[in-house]
Amino acid sequence: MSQAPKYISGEEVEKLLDLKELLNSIETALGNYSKGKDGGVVQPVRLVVPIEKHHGHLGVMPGYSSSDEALATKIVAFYPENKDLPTHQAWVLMQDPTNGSLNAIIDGVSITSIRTGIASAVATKHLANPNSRILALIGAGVQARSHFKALSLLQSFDEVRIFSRTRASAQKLAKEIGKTAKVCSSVEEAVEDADIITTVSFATTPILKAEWVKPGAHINAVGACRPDWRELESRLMQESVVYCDSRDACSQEAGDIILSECDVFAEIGEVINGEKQALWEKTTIFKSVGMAIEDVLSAKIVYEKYMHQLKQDSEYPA
Ligand SMILES: NC(=O)C1=CN([C@@H]2O[C@H](COP(=O)(O)OP(=O)(O)OC[C@H]3O[C@@H](n4cnc5c(N)ncnc54)[C@H](OP(=O)(O)O)[C@@H]3O)[C@@H](O)[C@H]2O)C=CC1
Ligand SMILES: O=C([O-])C1=[NH+]CCC1
Repeated sequence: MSQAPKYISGEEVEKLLDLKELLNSIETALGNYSKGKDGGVVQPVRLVVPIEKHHGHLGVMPGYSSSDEALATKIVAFYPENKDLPTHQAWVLMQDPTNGSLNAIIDGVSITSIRTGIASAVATKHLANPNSRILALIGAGVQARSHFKALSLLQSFDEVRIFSRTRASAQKLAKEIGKTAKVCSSVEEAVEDADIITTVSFATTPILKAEWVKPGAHINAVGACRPDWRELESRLMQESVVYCDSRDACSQEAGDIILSECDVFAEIGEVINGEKQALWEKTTIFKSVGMAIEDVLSAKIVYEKYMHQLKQDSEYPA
């Protein structure tokens, strides 16, 4: 008899996901993805339904990893104009790959936030100068927070510069980060001399210019996930070494790549697999649009820990 699916909340996800474990797991999955058929990852480019009337988008992201025996689908809606609700709404449906039954519905807002920062941390680990001291965050929302946490797994920063559209959002984040944080009045001020730049905004036209970026800096370009949206100007894309999460997805969704017509040097998975070089002495860009396999692996860790805890609670009731 099939069991009713569990519901796992965002609070539980935050408690159960160990960031270091997730970093290792996502690094392996990105490598497997770039091996093609041999890697055992099946992940089509997501289906996106524009909800034009309400300025939103709905994405459906299925993925399967045969080596992890993990199957899940994320449903994610992004509504940049949401004010009282997070701009992303999401759920991950976790299925049993052996028979297709539904095991759990997991909060996808927390998974999206955490796994995206961790994917950028994987890229940063390979592509940034190991002596990086100054981090610039452009945007001060959910992803700015998760990226600060994830990148802090790799190193501590002497200075964290923050710019956002609304100064109050940058100030709020700066308060949370503490004494290393500095609120900036422009993108240019935030990125001057920065070693690592992370763009996590909802900009739809370029906000980061090549002339402001220190040669040798590493950029995680995380926003602009539609073919006509951009955060980085064309010259910056063309003059840097560009890596991406998925060539297939970026060639359909990443305006920064499509509209600049820049070359993509490698998928980050190819670097992980040792097939392409990590040219960290040059200015590097990691362009991500988000991959289902990152959600699948996160959901698997959460689900297994959740079930382990349930079993323990039933065997040793308080
Ligand atoms: N690559 C990936 O895997 C993923 C990418 N994303 C993308 O990351 C981006 C950030 O997402 P998230 O943090 O959840 O969103 P939030 O809505 O939580 O935060 C967005 C932040 O960007 C700021 N912002 C908006 N427009 C501009 C602009 N033109 N210039 C500077 N700052 C701006 C907002 O400003 P303020 O509040 O100050 O007004 C806010 O601080 C989005 O583009 C999203 O689609 C999200 C998930 C996965
Ligand atoms: O991967 C993801 O979940 C998303 N990428 C951009 C918006 C949501």
